[in-house]
Parts: sequence; structure tokens; C-alpha cells
Amino acid sequence: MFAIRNTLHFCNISPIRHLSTIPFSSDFIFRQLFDATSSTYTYLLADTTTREAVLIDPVFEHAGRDAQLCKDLNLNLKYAMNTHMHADHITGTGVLKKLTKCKSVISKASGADADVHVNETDVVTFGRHKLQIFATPGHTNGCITYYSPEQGIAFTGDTLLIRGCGRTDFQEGNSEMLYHNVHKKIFTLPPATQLYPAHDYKGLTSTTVDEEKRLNPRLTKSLQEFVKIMDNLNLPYPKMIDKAVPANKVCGVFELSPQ
Ligand SMILES: N[C@@H](CCC(=O)N[C@@H](CSS)C(=O)NCC(=O)O)C(=O)O
Repeated sequence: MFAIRNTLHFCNISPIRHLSTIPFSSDFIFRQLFDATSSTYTYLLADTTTREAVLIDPVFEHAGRDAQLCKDLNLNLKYAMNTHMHADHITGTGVLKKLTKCKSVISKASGADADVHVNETDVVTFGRHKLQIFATPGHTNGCITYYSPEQGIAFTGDTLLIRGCGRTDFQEGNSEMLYHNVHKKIFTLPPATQLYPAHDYKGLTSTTVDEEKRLNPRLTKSLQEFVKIMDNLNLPYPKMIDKAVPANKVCGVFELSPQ
């Protein structure tokens, strides 16, 4: 071990840091679900005592799967929540409202319809569990991050992706705002906080504040360099954007025929 440490020091490579993440409480359920078409992650969280559950960023095509999972686990879906008005897929919240007794949640700033509009400093509760809301605009002006200090986890939507971040070239995107919000509101969380994004395009599932502060190829740069990177991403528009944005503005019920 001594020899390895010495070699790493000699080569100017830091030994890998192992930060202990907080284990989930025994009365907390966490599931990460995936939509392979849009590479979207949906999260199911629940309280094992009261059986109240929330879904973060459900996808239209998987609303049946998600409702069935709640049923299988004997959970009552309280909220179907979005981190923002998505441009690449239709939200599952509208269908989930029909399949369950849940209420839809999105930020007031998103401009989208929902049963519950949330703002910075609001708290969403399910059973005894709590998610704090941080306004983290930049990818869109209504982007929010959901944070559980007790579990040491945050759901960053498209604001912060693993070794990346949300694009800022449509839906009131603003690179400077994104940079400041990530630095002020996400990078200031405890370093071992586990971050769960709305997408990953390479098969990764989560990251930590510490990892992104050291390794994010965009957000470790100066603001000026960051803006330049974002101005030159040259990404094609999401294939679904013309369908998804109008549908998500009305909570994703746009596609449903009247019943
Ligand atoms: N190819 C996908 C869209 C990919 C994309 O633009 N992703 C967004 C988040 S969904 S709006 C993004 O911000 N990407 C950042 C990046 O660096 O990749 C499709 O056609 O749907």
C-alpha cells in the first residue's frame, strides 16, 4: 500500500477519494426507473409506514408500469412531480392522475398546469419524509431540484447531469443562470450528497456533489469558459420537442382522448 501511495504521489495522481454516502432510512423506499427511448430516469420514493409515495419525472409511455409498481408495493401515489417542463418526452403525470388518486406537481415558474405549484423553499411531504425545493433555473426557467437532507440525495432534473448539464439553447435557457444555480445551490450541498439526474445517455445512474465539483467537464470551468462551451454544443433539437412542450404545458394530458 505504501508503495502504491508513493507511486501515485510521484506521478502527481491523487488517490481515489471514498466519501461515505448516508444509507437510506429503513422506512424509505427508493427505486430508479428508466425510459430507454428518451434515456429518462423516473424515481419512486415512499414511506414504508404510511405507504405514501411520490414519483419524480414519470414518462407518459410508462405511466401504467409506474402505477402498477405502486400497486405491487402497496403504495398510494400522493404526487406525480416534474423537475421541469420537459422538451424530449411527454410527462406521465396526466395519465397517472387518471390511473391513481395522485396530484400533479411542477414549479410555478414553469408556466405549466398542475394541481400543485411549488416555489423555492417549499417542502413536499410523503409520510414523514420531506423533499425541499430549490429553484435551479438555467436549462429552463422553471427547473427545480428536490433535496432530502435526511437521505443525502438530490434530484437535479436536467440542471446537473452526470459529467454534464442541461442544454440552454431553448425554453428560456440561460447558461449564466444555470452556472450560478449549480454553484450556489447544488455544489454547496454536503460533498457526499448523491445526485440523481433526469437523464443519462451513457448508462451511468448517479453521481455525488464531490464527483461533479472535481470532474464535471463543463461546470469546473470559469463562467466565461462555461458560456462558450454551452454556446457551441451544437446539439440537434430533441426529436419530440414540438409534441412534448405543448403536451407538458397542460400536464401531459394533451395526448389523451376524452373519457
Ligand atoms: N437526442 C435527444 C435529446 C438529447 C438532449 O438534447 N438532451 C437534453 C435534455 S432533454 S431536453 C440536454 O440538455 N442534453 C444536454 C447534453 O449535453 O446532452 C432527443 O432527441 O430527444
